Amino acid sequence: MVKQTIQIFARIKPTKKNVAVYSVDNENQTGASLEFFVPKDLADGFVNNKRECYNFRFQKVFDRVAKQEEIFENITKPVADSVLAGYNGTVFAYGQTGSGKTFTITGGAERYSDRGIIPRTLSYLYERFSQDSSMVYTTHISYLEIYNETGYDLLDSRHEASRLEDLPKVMIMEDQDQNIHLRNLSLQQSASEEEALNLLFLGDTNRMIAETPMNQASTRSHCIFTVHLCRREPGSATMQRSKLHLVDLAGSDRVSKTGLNGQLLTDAKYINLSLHYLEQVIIALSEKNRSHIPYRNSMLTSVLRDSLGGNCMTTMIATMAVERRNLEESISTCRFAQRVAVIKNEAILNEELDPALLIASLKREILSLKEELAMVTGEQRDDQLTPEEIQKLEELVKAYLDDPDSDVTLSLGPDMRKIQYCFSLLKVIIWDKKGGKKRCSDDKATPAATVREEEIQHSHQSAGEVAKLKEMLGQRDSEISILVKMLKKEKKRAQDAAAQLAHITNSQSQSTSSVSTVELSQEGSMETISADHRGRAIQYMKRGPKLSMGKQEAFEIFIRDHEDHLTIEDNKSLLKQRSAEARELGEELNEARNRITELKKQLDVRRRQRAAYGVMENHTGPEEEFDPVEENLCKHIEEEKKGYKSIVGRLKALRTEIEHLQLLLERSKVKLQKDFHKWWSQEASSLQESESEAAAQSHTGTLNNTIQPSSPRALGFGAPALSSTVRDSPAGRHRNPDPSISSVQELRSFTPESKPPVPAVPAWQNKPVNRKVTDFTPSSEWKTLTSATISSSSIPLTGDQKTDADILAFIRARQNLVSRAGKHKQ
Ligand SMILES: Nc1ncnc2c1ncn2[C@@H]1O[C@H](COP(=O)(O)OP(=O)(O)OP(=O)(O)O)[C@@H](O)[C@H]1O
Repeated sequence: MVKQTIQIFARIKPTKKNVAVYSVDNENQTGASLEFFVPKDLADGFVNNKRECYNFRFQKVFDRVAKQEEIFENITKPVADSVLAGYNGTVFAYGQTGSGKTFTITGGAERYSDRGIIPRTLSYLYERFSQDSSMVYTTHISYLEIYNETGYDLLDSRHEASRLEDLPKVMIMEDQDQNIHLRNLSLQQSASEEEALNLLFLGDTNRMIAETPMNQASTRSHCIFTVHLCRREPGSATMQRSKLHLVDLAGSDRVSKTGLNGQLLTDAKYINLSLHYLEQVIIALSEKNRSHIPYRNSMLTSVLRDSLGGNCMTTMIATMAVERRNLEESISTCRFAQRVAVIKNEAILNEELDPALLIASLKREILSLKEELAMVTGEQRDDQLTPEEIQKLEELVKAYLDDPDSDVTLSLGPDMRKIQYCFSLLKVIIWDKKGGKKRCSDDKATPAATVREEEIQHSHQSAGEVAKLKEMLGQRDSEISILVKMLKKEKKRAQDAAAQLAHITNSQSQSTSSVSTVELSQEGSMETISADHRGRAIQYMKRGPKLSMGKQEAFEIFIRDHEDHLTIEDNKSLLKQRSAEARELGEELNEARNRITELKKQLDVRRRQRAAYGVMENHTGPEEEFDPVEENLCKHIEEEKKGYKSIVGRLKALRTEIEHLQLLLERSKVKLQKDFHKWWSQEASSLQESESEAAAQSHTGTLNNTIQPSSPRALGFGAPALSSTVRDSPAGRHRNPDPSISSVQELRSFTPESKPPVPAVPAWQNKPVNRKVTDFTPSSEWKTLTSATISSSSIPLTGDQKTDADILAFIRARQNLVSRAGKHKQ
């Protein structure tokens, strides 16, 4: 048993602006400290006691520059090691919304180096499995999401539902020993790192698909990714079972501060309620002599029961954003962490006996005891030997007779039936050797003799059957060759037809200049993604309605303007680059293999020559003499082998990176499609509104000059300059994680043709953006421009049902307008 308090670590999210005053000391022997300074004049309300300095102790504090690798090495690796040793482990991230919990646990969706704790842990675990051949490991994965006190299985194969609420609900069951069981939560076996990663991406994609603007579940739900590990020695009935929970909790922000209403408020209350119950459990655990711990109050605490004050090695990562406005929340996160640090867990080795193996070994023991008993009591067993047993006995007798060693024994165990059978078999063999006379005269044939006779008959029959089968085989061969020829012909016809079709499609797409998801999916190695689990994301892409011409063109505009566009392009080119590197390495590997084979051949020839020389010259032991050529060849082979191994290692790492990049691209595709549909419907409603306004203007004869620049960026689908603002909104969670990257992208994406930067409105507000022309300092030219563009845009101003072409024309007109407004402003 290992007694240990919950380990607490702090991680500070990179921030550039308005950083609060804080200091980190990791040099202290007894642990690290994090200190916040709150100047008195800034204490507007929450610092009533006028304290200026808040000091908190952690195992280690990871400041803004800390990399994902460092987090994994320091925090998760020790937990993963104890899970490998058979103990349960939990790593959970706690902190306010946007403080980097998901980034820490799952990782950034953009870059390979941003992989979070889950993918890195999976990599590590599977690497360790492959290094330890003395054990057999079996791994299962589950992925649970708790939203508004209800559990959902993110790996559920029926995950066709578009809303989280439509998914099957996970139920908590408790057995007599108060162990928690989760009904409806699937455990998916994963034999390799790749399979496990696919499950992670499947869960994340399902989570993303189930989100709606009103249901940004990712921010307001708790997610528990669990690796269930079983480890045993081959053949042993004892096995160790352990679990590793990797938990991304919902944002811990206070309701009063978030200023939410409606559904969001309900969600916030639930989150706060479950986090409140979590806190209650933690307080109860930290109090001595407290007999009742209120685990059952919420689903989260029920599921994490073992991790909190139970049989588990638990680690908490307190994530913080240190902008001045987040100071209060950061201090509250630290306070929570200090309470957690007091909790003691008692992790025990989870060893159990495999019932199936145990039953099998007990059965064997019973049989052997029965045989022993029969031997001792002289009782005859009345059951007959099975054909398998007879065959085995015959083999044993044959081996016994063939062995030239006179001391060899025939060990048959205490079974009298076997002993008798072997004696009769030996008798038959001796008679056979003597000429078989006696055997023929014997009426009562022994069991062995009967068997042999049957065998002879059987072999005659078999010869006939073999001849028949050979004949059939010949027939089938000729049938197969005819079918293969037909198949080749069909294949060729199909290829010709496909080529013709491609030709027609190409010429069509050139005339319409349509760019669609097809282009994305045709790109390079995107096609190579084949895993079943990713099928769902692909299904989602296909499920969407077929795009009309207008909509496809709009999609082109949308992709071009989307904030992820550059990242996707970067990842695509990186993928190409890595694939090319992998191909090169593959070639190098082949060359190295050929060189090794060649060297081995040379070595073989050399050894033969030396052996031959030894015989000719009558040398007694040529192999014992030192041969520099042979020595040199051996050295060479060793070097080549080393090189070969290192190429294999590099290839393996490249493969992981390539798979990760493919999954990132797959996810981006899903996100693009989803964002596009949202944007498109907002454009449609925008068009509706502007028509009503235009109608009103033409009625009153005035020009209001209202524009709605709801480009993808403006609607929160990509506003690089303002991504950090958007970040704080629930919809902002999938944006570019790094402010510095965002500004670089901004620079790159702003060409003279680009639209002027407009303030981003978070998509979750779900409203079109209304900006007056006055925001752009209007002039008479501007007014002419506006009216001209709108009137010349040939948008039908009546009718409720807008066609795709209408909406596209509207988008184009507005883009034109905004772009000219930008130039005018310059
Ligand atoms: N250490 C970091 N380095 C770079 N970017 C980060 C880091 N931490 C967080 N981010 C970025 O900050 C944004 C918010 O982070 P994240 O979504 O992980 O927050 P969260 O705490 O999980 O929020 P929520 O409570 O809404 O789930 C993301 O775009 C993420 O990429």
